[in-house]
Amino acid sequence: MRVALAQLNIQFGDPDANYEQIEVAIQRATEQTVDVIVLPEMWNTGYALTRLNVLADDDGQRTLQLLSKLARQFHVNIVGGSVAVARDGHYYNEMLVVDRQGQLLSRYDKVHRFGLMAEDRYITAGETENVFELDGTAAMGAICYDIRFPEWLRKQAARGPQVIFVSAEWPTVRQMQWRLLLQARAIENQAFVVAVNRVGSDPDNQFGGQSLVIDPLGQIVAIGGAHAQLITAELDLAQVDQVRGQMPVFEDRRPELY
Ligand SMILES: O=C(O)CCC(=O)C(=O)O
Repeated sequence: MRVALAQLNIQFGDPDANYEQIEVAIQRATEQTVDVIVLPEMWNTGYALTRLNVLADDDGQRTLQLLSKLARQFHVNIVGGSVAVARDGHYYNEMLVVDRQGQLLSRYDKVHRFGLMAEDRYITAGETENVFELDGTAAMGAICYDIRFPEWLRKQAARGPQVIFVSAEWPTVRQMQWRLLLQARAIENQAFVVAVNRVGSDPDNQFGGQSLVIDPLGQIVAIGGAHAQLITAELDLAQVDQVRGQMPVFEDRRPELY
């Protein structure tokens, strides 16, 4: 599985500019042969949470239309990061995943709201898991702060995903934690982690990029810099079975005790 991580600078509170840059980034990514393109968190609005009433995507329709069109056109799977979505009078931080035919595979509302960035005041938390199949490979997705909750990722990883996709707006001040948490999630779940962070800044935070591809042993396969760029990597999925075969941690779990 060849993945492309679109590490971008998101324009604060400017959906039109962001939809345009996402389209360009996806087109550029497809100039190489890639199977999956992964986008960062809240890429349509950034954390302009106080203006979601005018900025959020109505039921995710604009996002879905764009991602489906591009997925079909370039015959590529897209893990659509997340966007601010308005639905039934609520706002969600939502990941949309589409396959090569442009079909919606999964819609996931971020479960853990990040209080330090006021999500608990503006965003409604999701309640459902995010496990899907890309070209026959089981995968799952998480959004930013979710990676601090290993039990949430583990619960889903126990259903078989070999790749964990993460979309984030992770501030530079906690960059080391970003890397260590993701390496731990890869090691404990014996899965590839493909994690995209944004770059640039908004009125409150700086974002340091360093998007990561990590193998099931926790080794870094690819890492981004602190500038906007496309990062590509090849995942050797056979490694997942190998690692799980050598050390069967999923079989050795004692869920009856915890
Ligand atoms: O957990 C963190 O340190 C960052 C989380 C975050 O920025 C987010 O969930 O948007």
